[in-house]
Amino acid sequence: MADYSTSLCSGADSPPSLTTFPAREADNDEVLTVDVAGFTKGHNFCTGILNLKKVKIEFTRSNTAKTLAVLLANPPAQLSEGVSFRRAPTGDRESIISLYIYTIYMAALLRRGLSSSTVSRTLLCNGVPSRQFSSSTGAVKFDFTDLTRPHTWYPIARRKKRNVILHVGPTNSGKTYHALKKLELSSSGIYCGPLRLLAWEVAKRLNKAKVPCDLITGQEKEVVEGAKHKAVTVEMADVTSDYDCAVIDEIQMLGCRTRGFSFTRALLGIPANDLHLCGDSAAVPLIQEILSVTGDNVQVQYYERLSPLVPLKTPLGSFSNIRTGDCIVTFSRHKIYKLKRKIEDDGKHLCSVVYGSLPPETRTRQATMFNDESSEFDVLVASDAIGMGLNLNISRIIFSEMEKFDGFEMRPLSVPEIKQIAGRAGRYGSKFPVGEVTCLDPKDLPLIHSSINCPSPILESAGLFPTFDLLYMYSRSHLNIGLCQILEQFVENAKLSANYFIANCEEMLKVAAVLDELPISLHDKYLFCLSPADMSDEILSQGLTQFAHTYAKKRIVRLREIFTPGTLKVPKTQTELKELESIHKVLELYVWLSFRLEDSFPDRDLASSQKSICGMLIEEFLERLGVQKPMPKKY
Ligand SMILES: Nc1ncnc2c1ncn2[C@@H]1O[C@H](COP(=O)(O)OP(=O)(O)OP(=O)(O)O)[C@@H](O)[C@H]1O
Repeated sequence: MADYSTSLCSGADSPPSLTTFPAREADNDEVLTVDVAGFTKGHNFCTGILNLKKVKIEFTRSNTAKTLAVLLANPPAQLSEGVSFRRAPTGDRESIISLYIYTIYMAALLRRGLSSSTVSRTLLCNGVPSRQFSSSTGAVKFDFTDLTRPHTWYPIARRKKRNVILHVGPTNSGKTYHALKKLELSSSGIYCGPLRLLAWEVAKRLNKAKVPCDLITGQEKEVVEGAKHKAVTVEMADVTSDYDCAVIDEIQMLGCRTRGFSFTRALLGIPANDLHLCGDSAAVPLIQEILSVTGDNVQVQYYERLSPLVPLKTPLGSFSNIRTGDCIVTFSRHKIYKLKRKIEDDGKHLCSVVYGSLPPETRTRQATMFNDESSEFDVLVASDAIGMGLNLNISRIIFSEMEKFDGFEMRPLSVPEIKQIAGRAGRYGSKFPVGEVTCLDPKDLPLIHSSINCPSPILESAGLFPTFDLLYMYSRSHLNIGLCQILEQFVENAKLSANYFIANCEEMLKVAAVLDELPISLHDKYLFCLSPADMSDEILSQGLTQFAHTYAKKRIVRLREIFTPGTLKVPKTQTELKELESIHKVLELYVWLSFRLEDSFPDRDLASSQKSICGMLIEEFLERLGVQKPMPKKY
């Protein structure tokens, strides 16, 4: 059975980061002259002068024979995490990436205390940096799989003594409200949330409060003139700019198997004076432990729920007991539509639906219809996609089942999941200030009661994942293996401290297996692997494969080659609906790629407009589904 629940990964949009080397600041300004001729096979660099914080590295003796118009359409002036170029280097993409990596690598060596001449000698000897280096003080090993000190990857944040304020408590306790107030009052700031819906909501809220705020997610970039604030999805968290204030929402997600590493990166890397973390108290000991080595000042503020949440003593009983404001929770799209039909068959209610694979805009509109008292859609049937990001006026949550397929296996809901979903009932200041929770099956009642009354289990560890530069350096010393094998070996050999686990990369491996067949650079493969592609969705997997093949062959991917605009129709069956949802995801993937490989995916506007049409057609299907039967008067 497929999982159509939130899948916390939906909408994941990681940018490739180029820096992860353990760093120690150089004591003095140093100038290092390096001969880079022969550094990367077949590529030469033009002379470039690089600024590495206090360390300057000067590249000389370049053979400019083939050098190179512009390598990246928009070469970043700021490399990331403290490394910047005085002027943008030029060359082809592979060269420039190599140069970046090389530069960071050298900065890392210098910061680790190797003298510049040692580094220089090493490079002249080897051309390509190898795993082991010797210095006058003895052998120095550089193990790229050593991830034991991730706090040192973010020198800009480490230069600050941040005030970290943990806002913790149950759902609906005002944690985010208080953190956002601080953000609103700050001179510059960033909000990082797990979902696009949350980033949208915060951007809207700040702009409305006359605090200009950009919106940046994997799939969109809305820049507001004069903005010093940003609302972003956590994968887009900026760890290179100073902020007065930053907020990371749902921080307990740093324990998520697949996306936790992006929360860890934001936690360790955002250089803000004040860093507000909102989430479950289960994350407090781990965060305190992780931040014990950063020099930050950490305080914890505990919150109580603003409105009561009452687990009921009896199950729902008959479906005729469904009433306005109810939300039935189930975990597959098939069951969602079955329950919707069953409730609507009684003729008393119409149901909005919310589940993870609906386009986010559609989810928002379904939620709005449900909240709107004048609408006839007064009951919600939803997956755990309601757990975050949507404002919902739910009076009672009714669990129809207590286990879900999580992409890997069928498993019981965890205590935090039950609490997160149940906590959606009874919103402070809403029409239903007291929330109730129950279920369909009487045998599930004890689990609901015990979960709501017990604290979430303490989080043991946070996610980490090697960024491109580490994988790249690893690949230089393991030639002739593809990204798939690099990932597998890296994950197997990674060294971690007890506070961290290595992220699950099953999905990435599936993508890498497709890409390893193709003549594209490691960097581009890595990029494709980070895209929001769910390879278990057949249409999406085909879309990704086709994009990658065309990109490898022609370097330019026109949307019309795989998709004919004007052919989208309102679905008539659930199978057609599912197909349309998948097409929406393919179009989202195109947009995602267009933000990263702009020249090669030039049809972003077309993809965006087709995406909106998909959303409208899906909504039309949902509306038609709801009005198939004449409605008796509401009561
Ligand atoms: N002091 C307050 N004044 C007015 N409204 C408030 C206040 N505190 C919270 N709220 C409102 O109560 C609702 C719940 O608050 P909030 O979203 O901050 O809770 P939370 O603890 O972050 O919940 P969750 O974990 O579910 O995100 C929001 O609609 C928020 O605007």
